[in-house]
Amino acid sequence: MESHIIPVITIDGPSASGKGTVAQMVAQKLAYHYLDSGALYRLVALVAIRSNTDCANESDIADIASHLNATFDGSSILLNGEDVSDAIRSEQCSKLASIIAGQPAVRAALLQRQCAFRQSPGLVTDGRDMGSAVFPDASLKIFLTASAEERARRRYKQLIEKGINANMQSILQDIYERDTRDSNRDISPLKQQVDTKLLDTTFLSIEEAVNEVLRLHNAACKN
Ligand SMILES: Nc1ncnc2c1ncn2[C@@H]1O[C@H](COP(=O)(O)OP(=O)(O)O)[C@@H](O)[C@H]1O
Ligand SMILES: Nc1ccn([C@H]2C[C@H](O)[C@@H](COP(=O)(O)OP(=O)(O)O)O2)c(=O)n1
Repeated sequence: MESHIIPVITIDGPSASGKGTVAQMVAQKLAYHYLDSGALYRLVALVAIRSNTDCANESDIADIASHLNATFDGSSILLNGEDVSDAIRSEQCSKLASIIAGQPAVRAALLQRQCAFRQSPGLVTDGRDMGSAVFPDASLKIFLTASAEERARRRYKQLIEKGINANMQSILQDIYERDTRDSNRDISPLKQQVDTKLLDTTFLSIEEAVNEVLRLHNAACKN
């Protein structure tokens, strides 16, 4: 199948809105591939931290992005063969990922890698600019959100369940800071586009959110 006719469902939105959870479940239901684009920015951040690279040096960070040796293996994310699925979720990585994501050379270096996930029979992807920049011809574009307080509660519960120490106040602070940084940068800011359907999950269960995406997908397929 030619790449541009392979269906893509994009799920963009702010931190801890449930993008990854919903996108993975929708992908599973449809037997589509899944791309966690945020993980790529997090991997670049992790390599920068480990190699003591100055995050203000855009060309060095872009170089890391171009040479990432990353593999997505089910729910595990491998960097040079090492499972870094939890390491990339640290507060330090989250913050740095959001900072380096504002660098145009870094976004350019990750673009082709993301496009390559568009494989038959289809792709579900989540991030900030999936519908606006990476897959502008997607068959369905969703803007998934929830109130900042609900997102902080979800992130807190998620971290505690993983046995990671967490503080509600600092999570809420991080969410406000990243929302502001991700939405106000010059390149590919997080923003609901006119061709995107808003899905506010503040009062929805995961199952209800997944079913709504599937309903919208079925409706889009009929058009
Ligand atoms: N609609 C929902 N209701 C309750 N919890 C949710 C909902 N959607 C996601 N979650 C939970 O919130 C946490 C953050 O979700 P995640 O998918 O990691 O968000 P994101 O990818 O947007 O950062 C997860 O523990 C997930 O199970
Ligand atoms: N398509 C994307 C995905 C993530 N980013 C940046 C902005 C985010 O703050 C970081 C981390 O993204 P990620 O989706 O993993 O973060 P959350 O799970 O939503 O907390 O990367 C981006 O700029 N563009």
